[in-house]
Amino acid sequence: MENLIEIKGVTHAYKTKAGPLPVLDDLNIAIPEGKFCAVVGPSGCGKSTLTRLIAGLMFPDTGEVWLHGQIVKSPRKTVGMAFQNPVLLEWRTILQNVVLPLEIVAPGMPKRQKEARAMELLALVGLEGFEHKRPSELSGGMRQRASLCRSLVHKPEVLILDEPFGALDAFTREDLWQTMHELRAEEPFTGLLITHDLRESVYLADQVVVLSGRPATTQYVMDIPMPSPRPINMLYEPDAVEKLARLRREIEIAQGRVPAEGGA
Ligand SMILES: Nc1ncnc2c1ncn2[C@@H]1O[C@H](COP(=O)(O)OP(=O)(O)OP(=O)(O)O)[C@@H](O)[C@H]1O
Repeated sequence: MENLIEIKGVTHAYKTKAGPLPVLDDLNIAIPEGKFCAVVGPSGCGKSTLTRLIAGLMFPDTGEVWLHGQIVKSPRKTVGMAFQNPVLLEWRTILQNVVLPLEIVAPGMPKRQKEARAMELLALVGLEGFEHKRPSELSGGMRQRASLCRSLVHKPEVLILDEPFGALDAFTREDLWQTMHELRAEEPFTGLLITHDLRESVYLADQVVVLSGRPATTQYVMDIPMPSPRPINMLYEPDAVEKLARLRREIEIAQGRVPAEGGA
């Protein structure tokens, strides 16, 4: 299977007044087309930096980011992004918020067609009937659903999710996890999810990458060979529990709390 995203030997440092701050160090990640990769790692290790490099908002000092067989050299319109804070525009209705990327990527598309596409997604995530509401009239979970629709409306090659479910309560979060699988089943896309929640990573991803502490390097890669959609109960099966325990240990190693296997 062709890799849609390839991070090859990426090293990056921020220039700060106190001198260079190394953030990524010889990072390597490969995500096949149609697969979902979760990236976990200690706080501040460089996860959001990685998303900016994939979206072409920044460029690595050394190494390369490849998207669909091309090195990323400029901002990519074909990348959809969603964040912890949905940042919906209050002066626009939910429908007008969701069509926004189409106004940028496909300005010539007739308005009716843009809205039909947005409505298709809103219906999929259970927001039909709320399209004319303002963002403040919706709950946090509903706003995040609308934000997911906005990030997918222009059929991006890649969906980047930077802790999109972090601010939601546990039940709403699990509902949205299932919605993610439903969206993938309807319109397969390649995804990169940044999360601090190991259960979320195991439930949603085909591959979990654990980053080391800053400067982040690829510490551990775990495949989750389960079909999508998945029943939420899979998280309570012995295989998933074992995987979660292993990931937990890798995070502790990344945090420097326990030595790596074979270490002192
Ligand atoms: N524009 C910038 N200039 C200088 N330093 C930065 C900049 N952006 C981020 N940093 C620093 O780089 C490091 C990595 O930041 P980044 O946001 O990528 O980490 P993260 O893993 O996403 O963090 P968290 O898990 O807390 O969300 C942090 O120490 C941060 O303070």
